[in-house]
Amino acid sequence: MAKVLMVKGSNHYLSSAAILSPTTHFRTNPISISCSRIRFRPTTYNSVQFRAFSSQDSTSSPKDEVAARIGFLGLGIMGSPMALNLIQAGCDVTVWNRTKSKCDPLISLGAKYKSSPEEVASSCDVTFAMLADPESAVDVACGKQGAANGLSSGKGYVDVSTVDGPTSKLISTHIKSTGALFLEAPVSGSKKPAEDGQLIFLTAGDKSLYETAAPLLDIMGKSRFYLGDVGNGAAMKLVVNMIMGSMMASFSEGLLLSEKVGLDPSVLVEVISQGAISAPMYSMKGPSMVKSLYPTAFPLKHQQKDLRLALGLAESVSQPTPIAAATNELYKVAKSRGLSDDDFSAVIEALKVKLDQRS
Ligand SMILES: NC(=O)C1=CN([C@@H]2O[C@H](COP(=O)(O)OP(=O)(O)OC[C@H]3O[C@@H](n4cnc5c(N)ncnc54)[C@H](OP(=O)(O)O)[C@@H]3O)[C@@H](O)[C@H]2O)C=CC1
Ligand SMILES: O=CCCC(=O)O
Repeated sequence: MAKVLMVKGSNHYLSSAAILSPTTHFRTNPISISCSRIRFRPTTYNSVQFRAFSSQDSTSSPKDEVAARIGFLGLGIMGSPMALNLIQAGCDVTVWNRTKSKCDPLISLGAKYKSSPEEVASSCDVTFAMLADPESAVDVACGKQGAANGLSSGKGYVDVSTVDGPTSKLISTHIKSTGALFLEAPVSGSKKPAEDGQLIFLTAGDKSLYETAAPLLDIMGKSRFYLGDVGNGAAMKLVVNMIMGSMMASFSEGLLLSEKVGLDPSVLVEVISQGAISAPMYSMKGPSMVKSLYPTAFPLKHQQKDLRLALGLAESVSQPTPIAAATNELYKVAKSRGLSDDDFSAVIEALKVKLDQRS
């Protein structure tokens, strides 16, 4: 099944997105082009050994074309649907995951499999990584049998994990020492936007890789921002998630307070949805939170990781963030109560006074 790329009416992929600001690209004006038409071919300039172009591109020469080979490392809640969208768009995708069984559904849908990040990177033009945290992102990129061992000039590595700037810079330095290009591209949007190809990419790093990878980002996402130097994408992502974590904690307090004073928290959700503080997150998570249900879209342990990293970012520039600091403590309490793998909305449980704690 070919996935429709949403691009501005142009035959050339690299100029295909609507440029609404110098750095923001949205998908608009749908035209139907499948990923199987994306090809990479060697170019003559030094910094980029390949570029993406449409088979409708009049300058393309079929004899020079090589089908783009895309690697995907890390098939958790986010990585699996992102890789699936690439496969369903007709891309030639090779996958790896620490727990091999998570590769099997994608292999059955046509993905190739390699047994290490190094092998994936060495057999692909562009390799994406969607790992849990800074430690796993570094290990998969730079460790023994890490992707860097399989990279070389002419290849690209796109890290879409949520990590801090220093980690991203470390990975970038390691990747670029191989001659390959590096792009950090953390995403805003959760499990459902990942499934629907509606993610928002916050990218920074090698601009030429950003341009080359743009058709692939457009399969997985609805918009992309290019933010300049490595670290800026990570910082933007951490600021967004710092705000999100605090919003969820405040929402949780409101739900519990409303109930304690005899109001129906479901009505609070409805009232909020109609006013100035309405947010899709409240409407989506509120009804299940009222029922004490937390089906995991964004694991609570990752939200706490992002708060911790955001606090480090704030510390690095001496910016006071007292609300985020208090919020982080609340998520730590939730983790200590065994809620790490629940959705981050389970943070509300950390605010519930247990009977045996009442005086
Ligand atoms: N879920 C969400 O809504 C969103 C998450 N993010 C970010 O995306 C990233 C992935 O999130 P998500 O998919 O939800 O997380 P998951 O916990 O579902 O997946 C984590 C992935 O990292 C792998 N991994 C963990 N530790 C290691 C390690 N030491 N070595 C190799 N691989 C490892 C896991 O492998 P294995 O399967 O073997 O455990 C798995 O593939 C995180 O950085 C998160 O903050 C960003 C936006 C939204
Ligand atoms: O990092 C997770 C973000 C989740 C979201 O944007 O909904």
